[in-house]
Amino acid sequence: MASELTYRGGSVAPGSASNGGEYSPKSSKPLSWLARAARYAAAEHRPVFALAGMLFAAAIFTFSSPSTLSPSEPAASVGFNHLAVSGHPSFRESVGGKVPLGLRRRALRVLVTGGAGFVGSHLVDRLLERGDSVIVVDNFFTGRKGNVAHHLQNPRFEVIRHDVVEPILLEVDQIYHLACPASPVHYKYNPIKTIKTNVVGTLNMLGLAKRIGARFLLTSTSEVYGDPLQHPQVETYWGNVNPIGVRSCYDEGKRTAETLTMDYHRGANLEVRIARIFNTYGPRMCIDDGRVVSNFVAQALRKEPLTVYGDGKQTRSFQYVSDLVSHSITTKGAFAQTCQYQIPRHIQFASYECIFMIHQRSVCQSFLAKTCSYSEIMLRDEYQSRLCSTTRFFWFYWCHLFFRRWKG
Ligand SMILES: O=c1ccn([C@@H]2O[C@H](COP(=O)(O)OP(=O)(O)O[C@H]3OC[C@@H](O)[C@H](O)[C@H]3O)[C@@H](O)[C@H]2O)c(=O)[nH]1
Repeated sequence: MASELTYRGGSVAPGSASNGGEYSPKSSKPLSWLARAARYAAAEHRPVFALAGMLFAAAIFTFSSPSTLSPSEPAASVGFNHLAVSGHPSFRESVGGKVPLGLRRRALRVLVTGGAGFVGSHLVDRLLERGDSVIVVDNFFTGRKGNVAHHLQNPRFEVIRHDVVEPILLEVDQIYHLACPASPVHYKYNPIKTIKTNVVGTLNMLGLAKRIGARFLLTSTSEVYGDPLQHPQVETYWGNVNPIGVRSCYDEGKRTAETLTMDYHRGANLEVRIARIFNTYGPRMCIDDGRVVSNFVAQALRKEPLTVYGDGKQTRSFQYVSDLVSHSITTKGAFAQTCQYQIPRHIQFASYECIFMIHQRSVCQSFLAKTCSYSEIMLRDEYQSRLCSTTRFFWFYWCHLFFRRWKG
């Protein structure tokens, strides 16, 4: 009896059917169970049902994942100045590269320098929204705690008061390096500190990225083109920059930061991105930011005349902050900036008045009634940003013509 219970069918058992003895449920052929399993699986259209089930599950996972895009792919270049440079192939996997069908994207640990600032805080919102963990490093020169206060209870969020001019050691997968005052008023306030932040700060962050094998993104500026002789500027244009002017601490600082970034890419095989951000506006921009949009809105609120510097012939490409950040990380996993061709550069001086008019159209009733705060204006302005670029173009252009005619 004991021998019957322990018999596993490998060898010929005493008294088995093949041996001419009693019937045994175990087959005497070693792999006969495989044939039986195959017959069972093939019967009654089972493979078709199994395949359909797999496809259904894969579809559900794919569409329910917040982002299945590869952060290592270059950003969609929708007419913007974004230099995407792939690094060593091994980095691609290490920072959450291609996502197999049906699997959720691995949550990343991301360092955002300048993350309490105007653009940085919007980027932090989006990174947390997509499930990443974020560490903000900010010296709060132009950044404000209030910009990230709504995340303080989030366990995936941390903020460190630190100046990037001093080295720091953190373990992350990606570094978004935004730390630097961006408004001309702020960066001219202490030019030596500005260039130091751009050069030494970027060097420190690149060193960190190299040490921990993180992907690095430098937020550069349209100012690297200086007073451009080419409109619109393509990425390959080298610019026309004054090395000794009052804006050089920023222009040349960012140019050096770009050089360092590319040298780390070529010399240390670091995976890097460079985004040349144009004139961006939107919620959380300080009212005393000093840039033209906030200045005009502030003056409009105070019912003061708008101050136009110089001859007013300057042109700029304006970009709404959520457009910048959406394209930056949700399209193809890197910063993108789309303004340059969306709002054409050839709209001259009148565009300033047009900006005012756009605000006037949407919010001026509240301005006049004094019921509208500056942040409300910017929030309502979000509505404007949803207008498609073509509409915006015609709207700007119409304003331009209107003003020309009105002024005689
Ligand atoms: O009150 C104002 C402010 C500015 N301006 C003019 O408006 C134009 C735009 O000036 P802004 O101060 O908004 O800033 P800029 O476009 O020169 O640079 C800005 O955009 C690009 C970013 O990368 C830079 O970081 C940012 O400083 C300039 O020609 C300036 O002279 C006014 O006419 N009136």
